[in-house]
Amino acid sequence: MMRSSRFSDTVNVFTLLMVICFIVLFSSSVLVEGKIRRFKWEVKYELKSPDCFEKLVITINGQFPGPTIKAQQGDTIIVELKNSFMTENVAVHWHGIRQIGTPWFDGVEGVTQCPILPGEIFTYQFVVDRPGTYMYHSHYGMQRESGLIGMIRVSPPSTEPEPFTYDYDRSLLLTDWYHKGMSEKATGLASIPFKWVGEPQSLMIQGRGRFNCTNNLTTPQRSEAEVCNASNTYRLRIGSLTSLSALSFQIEGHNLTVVEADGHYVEPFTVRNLFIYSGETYSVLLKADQNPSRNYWITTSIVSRQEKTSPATAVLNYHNNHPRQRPQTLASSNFRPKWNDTRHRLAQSLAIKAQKGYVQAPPENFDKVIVLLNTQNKVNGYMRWSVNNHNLTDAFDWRFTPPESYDSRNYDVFAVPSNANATMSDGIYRLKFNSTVDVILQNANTMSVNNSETHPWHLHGHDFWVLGYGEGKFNEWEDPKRYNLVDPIMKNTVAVQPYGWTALRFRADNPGVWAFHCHIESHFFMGMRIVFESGIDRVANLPSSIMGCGQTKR
Ligand SMILES: O=C1O[C@H]([C@@H](O)CO)C(O)=C1O
Repeated sequence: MMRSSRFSDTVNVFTLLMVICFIVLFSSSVLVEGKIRRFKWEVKYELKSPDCFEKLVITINGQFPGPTIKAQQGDTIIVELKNSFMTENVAVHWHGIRQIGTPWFDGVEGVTQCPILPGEIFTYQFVVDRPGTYMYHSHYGMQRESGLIGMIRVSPPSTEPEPFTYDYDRSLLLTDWYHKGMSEKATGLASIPFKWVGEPQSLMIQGRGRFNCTNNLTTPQRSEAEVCNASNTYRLRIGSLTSLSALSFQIEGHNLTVVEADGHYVEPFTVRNLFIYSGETYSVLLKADQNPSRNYWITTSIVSRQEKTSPATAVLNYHNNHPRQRPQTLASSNFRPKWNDTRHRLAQSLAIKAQKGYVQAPPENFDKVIVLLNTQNKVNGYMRWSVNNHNLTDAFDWRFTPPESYDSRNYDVFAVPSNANATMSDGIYRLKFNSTVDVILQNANTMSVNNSETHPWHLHGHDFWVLGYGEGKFNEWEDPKRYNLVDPIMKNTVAVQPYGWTALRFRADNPGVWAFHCHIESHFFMGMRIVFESGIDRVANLPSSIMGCGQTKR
């Protein structure tokens, strides 16, 4: 009896172990549905001349821009990142990836992680849960503009075709480029007297630009040629990670059909030029349907600020022509809209509608409205940008809760602020988990008379519906009647136009702390940012790697 009962105990324990193993294996295969894609990145500075002017450029494994991450929906991306800078910290944000279940890998230094110190290795791990075009970039100080940038391309499962077809898939990352390093620019912004960064020296397409360096001994770079075959259709995934500039992208003699914005399919619509703000991505279809015996200019030009920088140029090279064959026309004669034609830009934003059957409609009701007034101000004499008169600083001893709305009756959005002094705060807005929140971005006059600027706002961890845009001061009674609640597009970045307002709605359904900020590097640095917190009680088991830096980690 004893023997047999011991035997059956052993069998039972064995069976139990097998069951546990099966459950563990099964549940891990449920958790990790897609492939695991591992990357080892070494991030460092190298002397490079991407527009013919030599300066320190950030490379990933020697590449600038960094490698494109290609994955399929449901895949797990693991990036083991080594900081090989000699003196600088780093943190990398996966722009447009919602980080569901991994809010600690959102990569915002000071919000979701301690920075990665020189010599350290940090491993990011997250799931790309939706198809679309996304980007990655540094989120440490103003480091993004030194070149730590790249694109992420997520394809849908093979059983779920996209609502459009194309023969080839290409990525084009657009940037602007400064010759001064980030420390010099950041120091100027944080000084009295204030020293503005000014306009960029060049614009770049895929990390190549042109600058008139006749006095420079380095060899001028040629712009990249995009090769195409006549009568084929190309999907161009266009992303902008400019530091400052809003851009217009155009290809001589060709129309572009917009089909995707920030990872969401849109009802196809055709444009002559695509307006794109920093932090946005679009997919456009390009049909190579023009005379194939010549090449065509691809250009980007500055809009919304006075155009002081020459357009970036690349060449659309029809197959069989030499890629170096310049189009007979002048690049500068390629169509480009007037820099201050705000109406034209707004018209494109209004033309974007969600693709039927692909994008969820917004909830009809909301739980809360937060009106965020964007102003340029001063704090203790320093020039800053504020939200509801509060300025987010990295000094974590500030614990003032910012107000959820500004006093709209007494604020003149068309005038220089009458009281320019802003307060510092930690910028945290606490949202009830799963509540529906409307955010109104209200633009205003800067510290200069008759001047208001464009600000592209980017939300981490969520997508929002863009409900509407308007000119002047938002009217809380009248303007919501004009919201598009039928087919608004979902995005993660949206612009608020000079003297205008933009209304968006999102559901606070992703537990964590999420940055919401102007995607202009210097405005972010000058405090134009807040943080939304919701459901942090649901965030468990923080990985120790995000806590503490250097010695404090141990
Ligand atoms: O933050 C900024 O400062 C300058 C200007 O307002 C003051 O020099 C500018 O154009 C900004 O966007």
